[in-house]
Amino acid sequence: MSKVKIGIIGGSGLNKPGILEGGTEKVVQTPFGPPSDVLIEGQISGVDCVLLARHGREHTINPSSINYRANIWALKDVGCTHVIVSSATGSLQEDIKPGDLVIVDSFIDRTFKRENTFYDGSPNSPFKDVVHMPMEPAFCSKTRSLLLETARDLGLPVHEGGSVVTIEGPRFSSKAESNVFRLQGASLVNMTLVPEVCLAREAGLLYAAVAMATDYDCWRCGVVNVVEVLKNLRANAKKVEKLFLAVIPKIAEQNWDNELKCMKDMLKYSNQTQISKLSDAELEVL
Ligand SMILES: CSC[C@H]1O[C@H](OP(=O)(O)O)[C@H](O)[C@@H]1O
Ligand SMILES: Nc1ncnc2[nH]cnc12
Repeated sequence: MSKVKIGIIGGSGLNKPGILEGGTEKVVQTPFGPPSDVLIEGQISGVDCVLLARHGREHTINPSSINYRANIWALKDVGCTHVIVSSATGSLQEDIKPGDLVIVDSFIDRTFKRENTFYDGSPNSPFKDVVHMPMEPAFCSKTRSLLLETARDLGLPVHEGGSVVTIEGPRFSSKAESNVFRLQGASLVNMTLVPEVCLAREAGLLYAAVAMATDYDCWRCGVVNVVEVLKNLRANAKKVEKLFLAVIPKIAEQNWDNELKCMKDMLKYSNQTQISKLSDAELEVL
């Protein structure tokens, strides 16, 4: 049974190095440049964990400028098997109230200026192959189930699933955009889930996200503003913290060998450069 190590990416307002016992800072370099900040390695209930502030510890990096590739690479490089993340989101549905948590199950990508793959063939990329990864299920189902069960046990207001539209930002959506996302059936809107979730898949990491609704996007509330978002986050951040503290020992009790093997296989079956070289007979037995 593989030992787990859990990466935690703290989003807006949810970046508390204090949740780790014996936290030590580690500077990591990656082939894609530096991650958003130092990694903080430590333990939660005896389980190895690594904390990374998505926007930097002083919140100085905007969503488009986050080096998502470096962040995910760094967590993989220090041996993480799992990544659990928090994200502040606008609600697109009446029944998802500010303060509620959603264990996200899919996404709609409305970003347009981000590096979204390790396999880009660029001179500094260690990967030259062309890879087309599946994104269903986009998030690790078993980790999601544990998050959901734990949130319910803790009595937190939680929704079992929902899809997030990730916009490029840094501006919020217009009312027309917000209404289009609702017509598309999306539950939430944020600025950071993509390409983080996609890169985690390429890196073979078991990734799950807890979205915290901080506002009803402008379709309902008229104007979204950062003051309201942050007030809400401060009032509700404890919920995500409690959830992460409680779920981590549960994750560590499970055997993840199957899930980790599935991730490796998924990469193997997605590498068109390598698959193209196979004969018909080899392809048949793949
Ligand atoms: C302060 S609202 C905009 C900001 O909040 C979210 O950040 P994160 O996902 O890191 O919690 C959202 O995606 C935007 O980046
Ligand atoms: N309404 C909203 N739109 C985009 N990102 C957000 N993060 C928090 N609220 C948001």
